[in-house]
Amino acid sequence: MIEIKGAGKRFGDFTALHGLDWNIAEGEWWGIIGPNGSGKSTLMRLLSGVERMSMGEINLCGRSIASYGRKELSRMMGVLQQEGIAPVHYPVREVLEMGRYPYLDWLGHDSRADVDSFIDGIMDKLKLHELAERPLDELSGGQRQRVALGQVMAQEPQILLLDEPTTFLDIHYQQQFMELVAKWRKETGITVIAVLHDLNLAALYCDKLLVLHDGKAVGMGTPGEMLTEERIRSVYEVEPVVVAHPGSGVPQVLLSSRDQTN
Ligand SMILES: Nc1ncnc2c1ncn2[C@@H]1O[C@H](COP(=O)(O)OP(=O)(O)OP(=O)(O)O)[C@@H](O)[C@H]1O
Repeated sequence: MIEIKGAGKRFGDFTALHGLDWNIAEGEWWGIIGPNGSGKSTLMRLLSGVERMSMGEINLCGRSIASYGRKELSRMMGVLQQEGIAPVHYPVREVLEMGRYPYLDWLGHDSRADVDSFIDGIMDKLKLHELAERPLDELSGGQRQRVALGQVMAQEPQILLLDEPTTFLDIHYQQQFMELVAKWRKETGITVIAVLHDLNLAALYCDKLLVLHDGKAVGMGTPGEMLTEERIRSVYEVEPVVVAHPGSGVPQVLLSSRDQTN
């Protein structure tokens, strides 16, 4: 579905992302992990087409990303940032309807005849009905992130890019957000690529992880293959303990305080 061949990015003399080769199959959920400044957001900006590559190419469904028009790319790909959407003074339902922009013709008609019931269905799934008339700028960060997910669902993309989507959420909303994405993927087969700082969430939800360090890919594989103590120690410069989750067996990363390790 996405084929990345030698794609990289330079800013002047500095290489933020060295030529990366990476293939993403339809329906996979990939996590991108790595320390601050390792090139994760740069890679996401290349994937979403907002930043031009300095080298290499990215193909979506067999075609260069550069050949997609803006609306066509928005029908193919939805992007959700860390802070969701700007806290504008629009009611929640209208914010969801804005996600339909790539499907409007020049007269503003939606290509879906059933758009109202389609938006209702998303409001149901995300339990947004009680917030429908509330303006976005009066909602909490967690509620706003749910609305942002609703807007990107209304967009009906085939690929979902998430850039640190849970950073500002408490553990309740973190889990709720990841479960909603997991359910959406199960229902539609959408391909998901998520930058995640939380290695334990990444292990719980992603099929595969790409590990970046200093702008280079230093590993690609399942969470079990990637989240080893040795790799985490060398990439993050911490002393981790990796244990198997008692329920699912996926790796979970523990840190120790200095006092405990002495
Ligand atoms: N527009 C730019 N001009 C110059 N350097 C940049 C620019 N954007 C990013 N960089 C540099 O590229 C490197 C990678 O940045 P990037 O934002 O991709 O890292 P990241 O892994 O997403 O970091 P974080 O986890 O802190 O968000 C950093 O050293 C950053 O300073």
